Formats: sequence, C-alpha cells, structure tokens
Amino acid sequence: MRNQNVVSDEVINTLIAVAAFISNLPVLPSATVPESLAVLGGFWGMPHKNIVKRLEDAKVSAWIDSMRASSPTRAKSETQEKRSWTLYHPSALSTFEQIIYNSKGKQIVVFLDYDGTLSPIVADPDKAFMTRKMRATLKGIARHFPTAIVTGRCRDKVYNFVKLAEVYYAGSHGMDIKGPTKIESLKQDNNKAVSFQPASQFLPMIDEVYKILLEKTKCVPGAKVENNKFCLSVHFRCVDEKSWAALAEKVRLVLNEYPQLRLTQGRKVLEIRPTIKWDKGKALEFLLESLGYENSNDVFPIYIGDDRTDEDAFKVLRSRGQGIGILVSRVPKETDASYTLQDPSEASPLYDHKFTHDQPFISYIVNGESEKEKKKSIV
Ligand SMILES: O=P(O)(O)OC[C@H]1O[C@H](O[C@H]2O[C@H](CO)[C@@H](O)[C@H](O)[C@H]2O)[C@H](O)[C@@H](O)[C@@H]1O
Repeated sequence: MRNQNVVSDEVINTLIAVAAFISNLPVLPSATVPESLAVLGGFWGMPHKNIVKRLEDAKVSAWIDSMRASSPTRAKSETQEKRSWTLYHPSALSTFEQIIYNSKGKQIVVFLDYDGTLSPIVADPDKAFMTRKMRATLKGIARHFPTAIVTGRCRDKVYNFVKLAEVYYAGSHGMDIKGPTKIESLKQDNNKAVSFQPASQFLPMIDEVYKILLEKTKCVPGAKVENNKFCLSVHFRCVDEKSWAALAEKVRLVLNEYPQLRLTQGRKVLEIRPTIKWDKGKALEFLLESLGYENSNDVFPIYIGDDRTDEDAFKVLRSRGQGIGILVSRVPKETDASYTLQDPSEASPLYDHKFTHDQPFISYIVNGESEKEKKKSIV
C-alpha cells in the first residue's frame, strides 16, 4: 500500500508535466509556477526546495524539448499525417483560384512575416536579406493593396532590409507599429501616420536584460543575443546541441529576476518579451482598425507567415471568419492557418503570379475597377 504522506513519482511527474506545460504558456511570470506548485509539494510532505529544484529543471528540459521541436510544434507522425495535413491545409498555389473567388468584391489587405516568409532562413540574422525579386514583388503588392510586415524584428532593422516606404511595419512582434491611417482618432501629430508602442514602459528593462544576457551568454559558442527594441532574441541556431541546456538555464536564471518578462519561441531562437497581452494577432487587428476595417465585412486579410508567433494572427483570422492564413512550411505542423506554401521561394511565385503573369489575381478582385481606381480606393 502507498504511503499517503509521500509524494509518488507519478504525482511528481504529473506536477512536473503541469509545470512544464505552464512554463510554456506565455503569460505567467516564471517565478510563480514553481512557487505555487511548491505549496502542493509541501501539502504532500515534500520539502519545498526539492520540488522547486525539480520543477525548475523540468522547465529547462521543457524548453529544450521545445527548442528541438523547432516551431510551430510538428505534428506527431509526419509521414502518416502529411496526407491529412495537406487535405486540411492545402497548398495556396493549387487553391489559388478558390482563394481569389472567396476574396471577390472585398478589400484585400496583405500581412507578411519577414524571416522565413520574405527572406530565407540563414545562419546569421544580420544577413537575412530579401532577394531583389522579392522586393519587386512586394512593391507590386503594396501598389495594389494595403500591405504590412509583421515581424519579431526591430522595426528599423526590418525597414533596412525591406526599404519600402509604402509598406506598414509592425516590429517587435507587433509592439512597434508605424504606418498611414485613415482613422482621425489614431492620427498623431496632425499627420496621416499612425504609431503605436504598447510596451514603451518596458524599454529600460529590455535594455538592461539585453546587456545581462550578452554578458551571461558570451561563453556559449555560437549564441547570439539580438536587441529587437521591445523584445530580445537569444539565437541558438549556431550553438552545439550539447550546449542548449546550459544556454536555456542561463536564460532562465536571468528571466527569474524579471517576472514582467516572458519567454516565447521561434525558429532556433528564444524570444524574451514583456508580459503584456499583445502579439502579432493584436497587431493585425490594430492595423485593420487603422485602415478603417474594424467592423467591416468587406475586407479580406491575407496573412502569410512561417513561425510559431504567426499563429496568433492565424487564430485572429479564424475567429473573425475573415480572410485566410497561409503557413510557410515544408513539414506538417500544428497550425491555425488554412493554407500552406512550401518555402519563401514558393511564396514568391504566388506573389509573382498575381502581379506579373497575366495578373489574374488583380483582374478577379478588382471587379471591373481599373487598377488606378483601385489604387485610389485603398490609399
Ligand atoms: O517574426 P519574424 O520576422 O519571423 O522574426 C522572428 C525572428 O526572426 C529572426 O530569426 C530567424 O531568422 C534568422 C535569419 O534567417 C535565423 O538565423 C534565426 O535562426 C531565426 O530564428 C530574427 O533574427 C529574430 O530576432 C526574430 O525574433
């Protein structure tokens, strides 16, 4: 018979699984999880210190599992599920005509992630350049539709990669938005531009943590800390897998001192950001509002992204029942996107197809309007 006063491994493992699960949830400050569960440990007669240690280890190991899995989480059995995945998330290229049909008569607004969508993933984040062809295509899109880049990058940095003034930019995972607006109440300084920075009070803290992380991670070969203004990235793409645990532990120790910051994850990158309820989905909603489409049924947002953080935007589109999300991925992944593209190079022909080859996309959606008129109506 079991001793009721002793915590069995099963109970501990359940607690650890719960803690690991919670530690992956974005909103809870890291320090609260072990503490609250330690209370349960005490109830079952387990010393607080012991359970806190095991829970913290569990958190790091959950991070590492997640680091290995890349992003978004891959579906369980790739080969088995690939077929049904493709069925539920068909290629945006092969269903192109259907997408166009659904957008008929509506104002298309295009949202694009940067890394892995407009630029290929490369080892050095400072060298993630767009091809000239992609820039020309993007310029073409922005000429016809309101177009926004929604990225984890610092806004200035992504602007330096893209260099197109006609595009809206939502940097730092949407926490730094700039672009034109039609809505009077959103206009700033009597000009037509909108600017929104919901996390500005976190700037000093982000700078402080950036310096600490630079110092703490400099002994991990290949680790790179990137300051994205309202959030930080700790890259581990070039770190030997054997050192991932050590790196994650260093990041965890720093974050323990800053409960107002939380951790999310992208492609081989740990992302640190304020615990405010703001993400790429909220940025999408904000931009739609600033364009005057808050409660409109006549808008058709298209969001293309490759990353776990883009899921927030896909979710918003699903719950609005408007437009479509397109995930750029070669492998089956859990996603709220409706359609898929294999990689940025496949996304490019999609854009090109629209804008340079017979322009079927344009001719379908403008409903008889000349392109000039269309352009006028979306300024
Ligand atoms: O929202 P995104 O535009 O997708 O930004 C997310 C992160 O993108 C960048 O990192 C990713 O791309 C790098 C360059 O290809 C690659 O080296 C890295 O492994 C990827 O995670 C950017 O550097 C990060 O700061 C962004 O958080």
